[in-house]
Amino acid sequence: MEGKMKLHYGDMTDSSCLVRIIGMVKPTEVYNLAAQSHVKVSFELSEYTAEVDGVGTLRLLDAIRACQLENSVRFYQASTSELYGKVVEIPQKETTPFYPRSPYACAKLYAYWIVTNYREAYNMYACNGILFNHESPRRGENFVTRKITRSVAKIAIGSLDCIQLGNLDSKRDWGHAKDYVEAMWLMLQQNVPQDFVIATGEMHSIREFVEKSFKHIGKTIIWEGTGLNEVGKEESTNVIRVKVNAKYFRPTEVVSRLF
Ligand SMILES: C[C@H]1O[C@H](OP(=O)(O)OP(=O)(O)OC[C@H]2O[C@@H](n3cnc4c(=O)[nH]c(N)nc43)[C@H](O)[C@@H]2O)[C@@H](O)[C@@H](O)C1=O
Repeated sequence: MEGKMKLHYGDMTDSSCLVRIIGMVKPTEVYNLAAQSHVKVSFELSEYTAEVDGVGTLRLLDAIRACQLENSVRFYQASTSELYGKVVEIPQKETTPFYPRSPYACAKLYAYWIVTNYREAYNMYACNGILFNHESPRRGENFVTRKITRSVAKIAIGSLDCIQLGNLDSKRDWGHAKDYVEAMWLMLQQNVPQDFVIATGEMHSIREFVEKSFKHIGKTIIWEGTGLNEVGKEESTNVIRVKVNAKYFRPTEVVSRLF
């Protein structure tokens, strides 16, 4: 890909630049992965998240229409398992009703429906991929998987003593981003546009993720205490390696995400 890729400056809050880029590139496939995608941050930047993740999706769809490409472009929308939030049905499927639990999920709910509406109103080939968590070494450092793995690596080389985390009992269905990107592409290669849920079907807690990561550097973690006073100690030395910090709790958390 290197050398064949052309990058353009763009911003989901700037309609005119979206129209200009779409008009210039004349794409055949558009993948809308643009977002303020951090759930906890969305409680602090709620209006910005709505602008970028919600109305930004509308701007991009309208840019395609403004360039009269709505009958040729195939459009992928990065919808999310966060839409299920406080789940109303187990397992969740394409027909499960949504119950968003954060400004991020509310913005994504608008995006989900505007994509569905443009598909029905203008006969666009537009799909929602409802993806559960997908991780890789490229994951941002303030998401829990990278935060834990980076911190454990630092502990292994002696440049950090202890990790501070939020809700240890929260569970997630983590898949690999590479597989999920292939699924995104496949969604745009079908005969008719459809929405799909993508997940591994397996959930694990943050606590398990911590234990496994420490095992990787040859350390066993033993849990002591409860709530904000809970700590994870290194079994062989009794050194505290994990602390709970309320700063990382969310005002509302998804309740369960059993798939
Ligand atoms: C599908 C969905 O996937 C992602 O959203 P997320 O699941 O919120 O991802 P995360 O890695 O920030 O949190 C996972 C869990 O881990 C808990 N947790 C504990 N302690 C810390 C902690 O210290 N930091 C963080 N970030 N989380 C923590 C936290 O409370 C939560 O229960 C985004 O891609 C999003 O865009 C998306 O659509």
